[in-house]
Parts: sequence; C-alpha cells; structure tokens
Amino acid sequence: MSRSANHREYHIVVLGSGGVGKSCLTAQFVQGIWIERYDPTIEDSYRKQCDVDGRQVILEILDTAGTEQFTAMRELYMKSGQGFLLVFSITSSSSLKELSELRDQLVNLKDDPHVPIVLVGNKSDLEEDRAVSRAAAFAVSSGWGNVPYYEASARTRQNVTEVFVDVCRQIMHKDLQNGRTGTSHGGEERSRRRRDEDGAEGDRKKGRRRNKCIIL
Ligand SMILES: Nc1nc2c(ncn2[C@@H]2O[C@H](COP(=O)(O)OP(=O)(O)OP(=O)(O)O)[C@@H](O)[C@H]2O)c(=O)[nH]1
Repeated sequence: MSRSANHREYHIVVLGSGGVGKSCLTAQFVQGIWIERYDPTIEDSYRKQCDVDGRQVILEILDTAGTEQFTAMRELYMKSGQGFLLVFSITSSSSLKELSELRDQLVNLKDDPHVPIVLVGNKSDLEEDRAVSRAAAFAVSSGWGNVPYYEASARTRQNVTEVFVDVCRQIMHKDLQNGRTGTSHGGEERSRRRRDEDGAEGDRKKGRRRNKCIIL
C-alpha cells in the first residue's frame, strides 16, 4: 500500500520523445520554475503533496529520458506507474507519431485499454511554429479511447497544473471503480535519484474546488 501518513500516493510517469518539454513541465508543476536550457534527462523523480478535489494526495512524478539510448528503461517506468502523461511538442509532428507506439506498449503491458493517460501537446506558446493541428491531436486522443487532450506550455504555465491533476483524478476514479480506498504499489524500493525540491506553486481553481500542492 502506498501511503504516507494519511496521504494516498500516486505514481505518475511523464513519457515522450527527447526535447518535447517533459522536464520543463515537471519543473513548472513541482517547483514553479521555467528552465530555458536543454539538459537531456536520464531519470528524475519528484514528490509533491496536492489537494485534489478535497483529498490530500502525494504525487510521485517520474520524469523520464526521451532519447533513444534509454528506451530499454521504458518498460520499467511503465510497470511502476499508475498514470501517464504522454507529451509531444506541437512544433513536431514526429513527436506525436512516436507516442502511438508508446501508448500501445503501455496498454499491452498493463493489459488495460483504460490505463490513466493524458495526451499533452506542449509548447503551445510557439503557435507560429505549430506543426500539429488541434484536430490532428484530438483525432489521436479519440483513437485512444477519448483520453483527455490538453495543449500546454511549460513556458507560460498554460494547463500545467491541469494535466497533472487530470491524470491524478483518473487514477483516483479507477481506484474507486476497483473498490479500493488507496493504491497498492508493490512497495518496491526504488534505487533512482529523488529530488525533493523547494519552490512556489501557483494554484489554479478547477471546477469549484481549489487544488493546493506542496512540494515534499
Ligand atoms: N517555447 C517553449 N519551449 C519549451 C517548452 N517546454 C520546453 N521547452 C524547451 O524545450 C527544450 C527541451 O525541454 P526539456 O524539458 O528538457 O525536454 P525533455 O522532453 O525533458 O527532453 P529529454 O530530457 O531529452 O527527454 C528546452 O530548451 C526548453 O526550454 C514550452 O512550453 N515552450
């Protein structure tokens, strides 16, 4: 059972090709900072406490490598995650195409066509460089069983909180459907580096509730 004190813990994995903005989205959500430089990730994990629809939860977020040489690790990430952000850049049509293979692998591994997924078209601030239309991205998300699609920008913070909260809601909903009050996660010890950082979080109102997050 993944619990800390009275908090339920949910494991979110951020997947997508190299350079689409996975680390920047994660840094904006967890630390409230914008990172201009490109420093390819190997693997980073973060923890953040959030209030999602009135429930205190801890999100453990795994920011993964997009570069080819680390693809062997993907299966492990997929097994350990409960919810997934599949991120592409709206400036790169190949980055969207590559996600279909990832989604298929995920569904096969989990043996679940309804695995919690959010499709994220990042870099929405670069409208002038857009290579993927909204319609094309929606067509993909519909083909995946109507998974939610958001256009986001790690630079402007557009929809940054929303994508993490959405996938968390999906995991919580799945738990309820399965009749569980918390999530079992195998309790395996993780050897990877954990970065628990300080930073500010700009909360946004979602519906009638306020989702508050604290970095752990
Ligand atoms: N304009 C703009 N640039 C972005 C945005 N998100 C990320 N970038 C830039 O894109 C580059 C790559 O961002 P990262 O977050 O490192 O990309 P990544 O997907 O984590 O890359 P890997 O670690 O190689 O998998 C950086 O130079 C960022 O500043 C965004 O929303 N808008």
